[in-house]
Amino acid sequence: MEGVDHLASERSRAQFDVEEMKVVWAGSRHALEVSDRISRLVASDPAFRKDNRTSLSRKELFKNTLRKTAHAWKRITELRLSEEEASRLRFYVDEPAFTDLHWGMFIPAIKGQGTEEQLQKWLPLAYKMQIIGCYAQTELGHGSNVQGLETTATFDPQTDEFIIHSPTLTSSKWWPGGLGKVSTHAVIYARLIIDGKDYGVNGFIVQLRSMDDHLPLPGITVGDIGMKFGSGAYNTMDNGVLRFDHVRIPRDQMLMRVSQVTREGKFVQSNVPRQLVYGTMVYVRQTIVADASCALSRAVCIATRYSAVRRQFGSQNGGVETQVIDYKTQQSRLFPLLASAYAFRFVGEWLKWLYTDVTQRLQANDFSTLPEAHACTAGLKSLTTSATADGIEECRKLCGGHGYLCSSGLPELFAVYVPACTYEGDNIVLLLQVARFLMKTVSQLGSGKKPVGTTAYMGRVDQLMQCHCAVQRAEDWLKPSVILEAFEARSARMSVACAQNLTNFANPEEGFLELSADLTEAAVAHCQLIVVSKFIEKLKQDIPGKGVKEQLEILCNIYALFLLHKHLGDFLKTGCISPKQASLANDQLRSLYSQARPNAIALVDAFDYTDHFLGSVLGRYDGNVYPKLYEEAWKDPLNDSVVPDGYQEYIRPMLKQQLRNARL
Ligand SMILES: CC/C=C\C/C=C\C/C=C\C/C=C\C/C=C\C/C=C\CCC(=O)SCCNC(=O)CCNC(=O)[C@H](O)C(C)(C)COP(=O)(O)OP(=O)(O)OC[C@H]1O[C@@H](n2cnc3c(N)ncnc32)[C@H](O)[C@@H]1OP(=O)(O)O
Ligand SMILES: Cc1cc2nc3c(=O)[nH]c(=O)nc-3n(C[C@H](O)[C@H](O)[C@H](O)COP(=O)(O)OP(=O)(O)OC[C@H]3O[C@@H](n4cnc5c(N)ncnc54)[C@H](O)[C@@H]3O)c2cc1C
Repeated sequence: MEGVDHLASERSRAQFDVEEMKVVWAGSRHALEVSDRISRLVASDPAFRKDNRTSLSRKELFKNTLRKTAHAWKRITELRLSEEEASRLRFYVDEPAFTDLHWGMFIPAIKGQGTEEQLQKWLPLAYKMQIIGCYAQTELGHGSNVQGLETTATFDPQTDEFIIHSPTLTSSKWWPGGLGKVSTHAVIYARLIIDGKDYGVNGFIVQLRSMDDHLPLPGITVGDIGMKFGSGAYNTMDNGVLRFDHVRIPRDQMLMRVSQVTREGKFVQSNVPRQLVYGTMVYVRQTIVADASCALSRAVCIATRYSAVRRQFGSQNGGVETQVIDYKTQQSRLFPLLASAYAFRFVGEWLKWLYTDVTQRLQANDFSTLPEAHACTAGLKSLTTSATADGIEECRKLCGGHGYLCSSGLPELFAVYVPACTYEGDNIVLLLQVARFLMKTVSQLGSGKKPVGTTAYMGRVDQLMQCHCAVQRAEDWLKPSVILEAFEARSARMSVACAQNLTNFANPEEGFLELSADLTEAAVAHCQLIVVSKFIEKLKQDIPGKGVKEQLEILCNIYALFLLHKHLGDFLKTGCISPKQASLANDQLRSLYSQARPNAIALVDAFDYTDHFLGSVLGRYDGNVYPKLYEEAWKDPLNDSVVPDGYQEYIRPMLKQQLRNARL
């Protein structure tokens, strides 16, 4: 039934103002207006059609992406879209492309690591897309270990140039998105060598392809690294391989904000910390956290709407069957993911603030908050991407068999999303960075140095090591102070236990390696505390709209108590709560699921996603799932003919053979 809203009765049950919740989700009324307008612009433009991606060959897929990016750029310039609008447009086009790396990493790398003159020279070209750039750091042999990169940039004082060279096979740049077939330029990371001395890894701008005919410049070998996980999915991206054979670039193409090489070949370290060479990664990790809430909310929107449409069992006297969303098991799998999507949204907002703050401080030569910014971006990137990748897969299962169909949108979403657990830092490697930061914090507690920011709670370590959870009734778990104390105590106790265990090793580095699994668990506990505490902080703000704050409180409590339930071992082992209190938390969680149930559809409507963006028959706004699912099946190229291609060659002879055998 076209035009009928099959989810209307669900929507009428909502106990809050959905339009106001949309504002909270978008971040502001202005952000909602921009997002809403641009998403509809993209959805109504046939050039941005994406429902045929999974049936295209790699070459068709890639060319299709080139066409879309060119069309997107045309619309951006024709409509004179602002930077914010243009970035929303790329987001809603929803197709990984070289432009992600151009805008997301190449430009930020120049901005963060270039001098004033370098910004003036390169940024106007990049902003007008007169050059297209990528971020070439990872090599065949080294990704996580950036200090282990092998590409060299040797200064030649005779010509005032650097000679960029790939000395080994393993030094080949490997993975950079946009490198394979498109980029004209790259920021590459290479070891700086002057007079035979190695000054470590630095960034350099290198032209790769001719601006006339796009052919690689002399000394450069470049290509695509091949098909990746999932049909369609990330294969729209030309992740590339790159080798240099003594390629010369002018000296002023070394990014020189952090360190400089003079005309005489003298290495000068400026007063900014060397770690700023890693600054682009901090920036991108922060954007990836914000993106996690988008990907998770998208999967949750599909699974929630479909769970309200889908009915199985429970029919009494020929009446309707039960909506699967009414099963407690479905709620206990789905609602924590819904709550996580909101939690990641708010922690992403906060992280953006933290990043802006640290950037302003760096400009004023205040480097004091850089270690915390690194730990927070690394840890939250790890936590949110792992939870989102798992969450998308859980949403697929929540949709039963139909979730496995590409028309559900979930397989492609998963395939595109899952590398987020690896790119921009492997999630375990990043947790180990957080653990280092925590161990440092604990070791300094005795020295009188007061921990600040997200580790401020460690300053109350004596109290947190001894406190007893005050919960006596299930409702006590609704108090933010109770939740916070339990999460702070768990995190502090896990970190302190690791720090104490480390003292058993004569060599601290050896101890760190031996205890690394425990250390990552302590890091997860700390990061979960950050997410919970930022959600609680958000609720202290003035949030207008009927029932909006109440719904967010329910979601915040679901998020926290779900984590407590999932990591019960930590809470019990560290003695933060008793088994009885754990069981009360579980009772409270069940009650919270019942409170969320009537609002579930409205809570996913608040994401304000168009059907085009969702790209899912199961997640349609109108809930008209079955006719569309049926219709979609017939569009498959296999159904172009009734009798399949190959029948004469393979099926018929086999059937005939069976017939002959039967007659014998
Ligand atoms: C594509 C569209 C579809 C979907 C995309 C979805 C979402 C994306 C949305 C938006 C993003 C926009 C654009 C991007 C698009 C897509 C992303 C695609 C690709 C991603 C590209 C990449 O992957 S680029 C390569 C990334 N590589 C890594 O992350 C490497 C990881 N390794 C490291 O970071 C480091 O080597 C290390 C930290 C693990 C170890 O370094 P090192 O050996 O030097 O470290 P130490 O441990 O000895 O540390 C020394 C001290 O330095 C401190 N430190 C380390 N790192 C930093 C940092 N970044 N900032 C500040 N300080 C740092 C460390 O703490 C130590 O300090 P001490 O005080 O203890 O000495
Ligand atoms: C889709 C995609 C896009 C990418 N885009 C880019 C790009 O544009 N530019 C770019 O430069 N790079 C890019 N990369 C590369 C990416 O950044 C690296 O793959 C990533 O940083 C992980 O490094 P690795 O591959 O060396 O993993 P490895 O470090 O080899 O990881 C292998 C395993 O070893 C474990 N491990 C490694 N070190 C440790 C340790 N110290 N302790 C414990 N365990 C450890 C890891 O947890 C993992 O399980 C991309 C990668 C992908 C998948």
